[in-house]
Amino acid sequence: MPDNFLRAGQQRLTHCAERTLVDGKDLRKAAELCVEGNAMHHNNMKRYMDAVKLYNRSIAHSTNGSQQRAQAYWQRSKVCVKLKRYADCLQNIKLARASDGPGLLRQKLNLAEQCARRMLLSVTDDATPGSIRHEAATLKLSFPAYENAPRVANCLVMRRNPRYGRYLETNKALKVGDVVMIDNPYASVLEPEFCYVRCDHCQRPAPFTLIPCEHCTNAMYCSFECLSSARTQYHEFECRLVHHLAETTGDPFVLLAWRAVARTIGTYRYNLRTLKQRRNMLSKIEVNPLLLDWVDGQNIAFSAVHILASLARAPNDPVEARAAQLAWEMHCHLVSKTKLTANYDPDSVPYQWVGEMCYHFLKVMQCNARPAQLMRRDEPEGRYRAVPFALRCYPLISLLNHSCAPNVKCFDLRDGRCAVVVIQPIAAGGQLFANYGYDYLQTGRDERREGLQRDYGFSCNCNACENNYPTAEPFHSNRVDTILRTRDMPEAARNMAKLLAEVKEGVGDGRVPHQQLAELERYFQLLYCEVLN
Ligand SMILES: C[S@@+](CC[C@H](N)C(=O)[O-])C[C@H]1O[C@@H](n2cnc3c(N)ncnc32)[C@H](O)[C@@H]1O
Repeated sequence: MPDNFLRAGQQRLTHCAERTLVDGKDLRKAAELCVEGNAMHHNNMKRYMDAVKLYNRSIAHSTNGSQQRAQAYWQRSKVCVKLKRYADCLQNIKLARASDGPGLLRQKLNLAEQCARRMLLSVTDDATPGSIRHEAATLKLSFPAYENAPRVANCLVMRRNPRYGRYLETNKALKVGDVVMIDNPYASVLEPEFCYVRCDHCQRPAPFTLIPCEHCTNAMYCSFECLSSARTQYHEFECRLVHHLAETTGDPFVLLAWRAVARTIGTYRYNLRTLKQRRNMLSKIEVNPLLLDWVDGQNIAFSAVHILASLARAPNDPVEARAAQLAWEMHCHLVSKTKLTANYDPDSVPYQWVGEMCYHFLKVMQCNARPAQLMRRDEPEGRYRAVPFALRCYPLISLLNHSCAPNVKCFDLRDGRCAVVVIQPIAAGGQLFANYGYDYLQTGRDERREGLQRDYGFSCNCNACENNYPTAEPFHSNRVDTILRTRDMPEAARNMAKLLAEVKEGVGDGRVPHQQLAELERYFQLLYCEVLN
């Protein structure tokens, strides 16, 4: 951290803060986006999802109670009718009415409401899109959890050694399919492509019913409940700056770090003194996140995240310099444009420390962020591929080290949590290894090692690297496709159990090679993401 970081003058502070005021509602833009949406919606195009995204952007750019907003909701309700989403249509009509002060749309809305109500009564459950999809089975840990940490199976213990730093080990033999951890993210940001499709707080897909933050054009929510939780937990500290950072850096790590800082300040309700005291009590060496009181403890997630690993780089490294500059911008915004401003005192140590905290979180996120992925089916090949929709930082999952041939896999659940599932048997006393995006099946050893050194600062010596496992083509199985097509929970679970039994037998007698284990991994991913949750 440059020495002069906290000593910059008031002039620079003002300059920084002014530059951040670039996001705001814009009724002209809202109207333009709505017209673009209409073009997509038109019978010649029928690109309904593109139309909905444009209407959502129009809603986000409009002001509360404006005619532009009423129009965009009204248009979105029409797309819902085309897609036979009558309940969503009624929701949009209600929202449009609330914004249609002069009543310009009153008649149209009344008529549309009557129609949508009639259609809703006439359709059977199975004809409503989404209704045949079974609700998520509640995924459970395969072992009793720690009493103080219900997210973690009590067979996991944290250890530490010079090679790996902290790591997770099991004291019981684990079999393929065991669920050993289900963690909640500390911070999570959507990829730009998903901002107008998913809720910015719970991150579930809700393109037909999103409502906007009233102060910025970036955040939309699936409900007033999510909007208000996001606002109090972190959004009031990041609102508007998110847009600025997205525009100027385009770096999702920065947005994630910013959200982590915002959440931390939100958690401590602006009390920087208490926050700094808490931080001073934390020691990487002494704190074991598995032994913290996650049930009744106060602000435990902050304690666990604050002590996560970060990458040491040379002070003159460009990445380091950029982090310091960004941290400074964050600092300026926080102390001059948020609720912290009222008590701002440039000589107060806790206030000076805000920038240092921003810098620290930037570095932690570089080392611990992981993408949340969904499976998308590419037509016409009908192949599934993983698409990242968010970047997240988990307090406990971040304790997992990397292997290019991992034995656990992290599955993103629809409710925003992430489950750690065993994908290769692990003997008692064995370490759990996840994959940081450098898998031996897809990437050669030199490239993997170079990438891991650059991104995470270590040289990989996992089994796949030591023995130079060959890369391999993904193995395709019709059975995976069949299971996905059924979208039937009980049947999917039965088929999954059958397949697991076969693979286990094959691993036991040596018939199943690495490639098939990898296929099982993909199978799990598809099953959990697409069918079971
Ligand atoms: C997400 S953290 C994992 C937990 C970390 N060991 C800790 O003490 O907090 C990532 C960091 O762990 C270390 N690490 C992860 N996998 C490793 C491996 N296979 N070999 C050596 N170090 C590893 C690296 O320092 C890396 O930057």
